[in-house]
Amino acid sequence: MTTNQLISEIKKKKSFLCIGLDVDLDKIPTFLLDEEDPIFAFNKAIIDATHQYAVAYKPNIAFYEAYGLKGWKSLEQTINYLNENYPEIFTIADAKRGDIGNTSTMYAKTFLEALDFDSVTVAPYMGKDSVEPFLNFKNKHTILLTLTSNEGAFDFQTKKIEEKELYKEVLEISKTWENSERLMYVVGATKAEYFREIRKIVPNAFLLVPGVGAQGGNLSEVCKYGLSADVGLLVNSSRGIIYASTENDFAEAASNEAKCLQNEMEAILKSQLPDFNS
Ligand SMILES: O=c1ccn([C@@H]2O[C@H](COP(=O)(O)O)[C@@H](O)[C@H]2O)c(=O)[nH]1
Repeated sequence: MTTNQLISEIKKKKSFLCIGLDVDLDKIPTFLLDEEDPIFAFNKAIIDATHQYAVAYKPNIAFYEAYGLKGWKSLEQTINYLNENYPEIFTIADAKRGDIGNTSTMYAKTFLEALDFDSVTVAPYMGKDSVEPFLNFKNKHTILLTLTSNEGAFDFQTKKIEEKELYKEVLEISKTWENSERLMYVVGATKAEYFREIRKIVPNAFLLVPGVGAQGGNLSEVCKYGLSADVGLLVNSSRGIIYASTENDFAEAASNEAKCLQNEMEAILKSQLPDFNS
């Protein structure tokens, strides 16, 4: 998917909501466990109930790998379902990969070619040659971990190297790479006070923002400085939506939760970017 297609979808739905599909078999309604593929059955019900409010879905790969081959099959079923039924929706493999070049090429092929996600999250720690293989894929996106939502982000990411914080180096250096227009960046919603600085370096890039909901991040604080002229944000909530209820009404509860966030986003767009939807 191109960035312009993503922006059109945001415009159409008045939403920049990304829903995280982090499925834990211990948390889904027990009646689904009788299904042949309970993870896919859960995801399908969540997607069907929430797609009108969301522009992106983000399965975190750990939640699939944890179930071995069955988990990988559920992941494949989920991405195929999204691509076949909701091709206008942006998909993110939250895999946090990155390795020496030839290995990164294989990771890139796994998520962007074999599974056909629109994007994949990548750790920048190993540098340019570890990220480049992901950037070779046309109309696909590489989402670099920049300033993560967890407390441990302060261990390295905000530390100064020759006067500049590491997360700023990630932004500035990656901007110079070939095909850098295919880059997006992960910035945690719990780090709202950093968005102003981040937008000075990447005014137009898309930021994937996890951490609202269960981690306590605040949507309006993120949007205060996080919005770009074309919105430029994909705000993710996983547990807050998909486990809004763990009873039989789970899909309806997820839909209500997603609708609430979409309503909030619509109001923010109206007040902060009045020209965006006109
Ligand atoms: O900095 C980061 C990077 C990734 N994540 C992932 O996003 C979701 C958040 O889930 P919630 O249930 O909404 O807290 C999850 O998959 C994380 O691994 C992140 O939280 N922070």
